[in-house]
Amino acid sequence: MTAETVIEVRGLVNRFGSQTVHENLDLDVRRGEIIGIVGGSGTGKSVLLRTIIGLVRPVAGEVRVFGENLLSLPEEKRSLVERRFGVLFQSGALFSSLTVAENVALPMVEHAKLDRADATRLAGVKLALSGLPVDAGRKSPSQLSGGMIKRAALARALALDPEILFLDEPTAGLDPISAAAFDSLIVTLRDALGLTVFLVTHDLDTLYSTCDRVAVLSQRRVLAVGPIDEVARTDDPWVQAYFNGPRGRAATFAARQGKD
Ligand SMILES: Nc1ncnc2c1ncn2[C@@H]1O[C@H](COP(=O)(O)OP(=O)(O)OP(=O)(O)O)[C@@H](O)[C@H]1O
Repeated sequence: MTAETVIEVRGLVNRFGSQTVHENLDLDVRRGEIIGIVGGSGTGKSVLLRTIIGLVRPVAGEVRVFGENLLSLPEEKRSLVERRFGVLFQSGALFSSLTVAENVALPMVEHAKLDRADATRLAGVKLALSGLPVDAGRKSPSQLSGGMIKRAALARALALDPEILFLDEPTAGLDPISAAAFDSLIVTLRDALGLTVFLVTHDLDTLYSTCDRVAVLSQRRVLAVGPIDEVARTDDPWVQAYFNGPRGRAATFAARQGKD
């Protein structure tokens, strides 16, 4: 039995001026998987994420999330689909004028129309789910460490109980121990909440420790997609340098040690 496809990208074309970022890109994401999106700098990983969530209108092609083309839906229907996914942007993007708990509560007040007291109580649950201590909610984002900000941003992405979680470079800027802790949190949350996770990353350790499948962006399309060991065998110079260079070998070794 094949798993349900929750994201379907077909013949995607994205251009900025004379620069073609994507040309006939196809990708399917299955319910419940953690899929890692990798590729050299500027290959369009973030643009792909932004196109899937409806922030970039492609030149051609089609993107369906839960079977719906977001850009062709009327506002109300689109918002209903948007509530079914959460996004953690690269910067974390918390409002500095709000406490951490208020940041997490905001989508619940704005989209789910909860009153502030209920939303703040629920925000505490989401913060705990994301592994933050109780008192973190009362702090301002500027009082948190980089790792804690990522967790707070994750709590906000989980605010509306999403089915899909989009993560753009979630471990960038974290020390290796915090990054590994964040990776295992993602897997735990996927298992506990049945999430589908679309993960853009450069971090080989993250790929090996979290992803069911990996999609490589190269030459303006998805060059290879599949389990990491299969993809790592693709006959392509970038893939070989990335997966089988010194860092790739170290990550493979670490992943094997972890499984023993
Ligand atoms: N709004 C925009 N206007 C013009 N060009 C853009 C825009 N957004 C992205 N680009 C260009 O599209 C290309 C792909 O960008 P993108 O951020 O998706 O790359 P990436 O693969 O995520 O890179 P990195 O790994 O460095 O984060 C880049 O050359 C970028 O400059």
